[in-house]
Amino acid sequence: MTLELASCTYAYRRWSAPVLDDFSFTAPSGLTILLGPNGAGKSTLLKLAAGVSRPRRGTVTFDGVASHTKSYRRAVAWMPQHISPLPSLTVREYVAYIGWLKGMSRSEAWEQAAQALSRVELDDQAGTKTTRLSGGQLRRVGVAGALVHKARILLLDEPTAGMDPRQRRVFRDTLNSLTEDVQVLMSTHDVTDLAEEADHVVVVSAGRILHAGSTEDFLAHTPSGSAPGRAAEGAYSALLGSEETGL
Ligand SMILES: Nc1ncnc2c1ncn2[C@@H]1O[C@H](COP(=O)(O)OP(=O)(O)OP(=O)(O)O)[C@@H](O)[C@H]1O
Repeated sequence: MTLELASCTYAYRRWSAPVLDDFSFTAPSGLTILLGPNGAGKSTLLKLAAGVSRPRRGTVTFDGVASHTKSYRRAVAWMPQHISPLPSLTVREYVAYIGWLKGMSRSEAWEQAAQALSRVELDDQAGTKTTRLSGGQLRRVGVAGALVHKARILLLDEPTAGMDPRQRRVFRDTLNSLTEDVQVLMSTHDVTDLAEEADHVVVVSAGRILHAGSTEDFLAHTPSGSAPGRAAEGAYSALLGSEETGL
């Protein structure tokens, strides 16, 4: 089960400098945390991996299947950084709509939407219009949208941003409850409480991979004398050197 970006070049505008240039990346198994300062290219990487943006050059594949195909879309879930509420849709309709877009039948999408909402503790808001939700609730709708169609890889762009501490815990429990064959690649600025739970850590800076390896490898960069509980933060800062850490 391999999601692979091979020699991808991507720019937002025709004449602007590429954000990712000849960029190659293979998503590791398990849970991978994507770190990097603001503007490093994390969201761009996730959008290419999700197939919502197409590289100017290079290929994006999942087990050899190209990213513009229906089976790729079904296998790969994406939670964008910015979730836009849809005024006419309730929370359950919104999540079911994502399932339907991913190729589920209407009835299956409707059924699975209820289950996905219960996993993010939003069952009681199922009938609420998405425009009436708080920022943190909307993030949870985004997570439910990524869970609804039982994808084989979840690409989550800052899923915990704006979530309260209880909901961060629920989110971590949700990740832990995923079956072993589901891969997760998620960007975050929340280094401290997530790096220890990840199998792999990838650090991106200025469109380049600065570090990719096991969490253990990542934490080996922790400077001696780091305060207890700040090991991940220390490792991240050490890897970025004097650059802006974006923490
Ligand atoms: N829609 C856009 N149009 C033009 N440039 C963009 C657009 N989105 C991102 N960029 C640029 O692409 C680069 C990478 O942005 P990206 O959003 O991938 O970074 P990021 O690592 O996800 O940052 P953050 O941590 O702030 O979310 C930045 O220089 C940014 O200004």
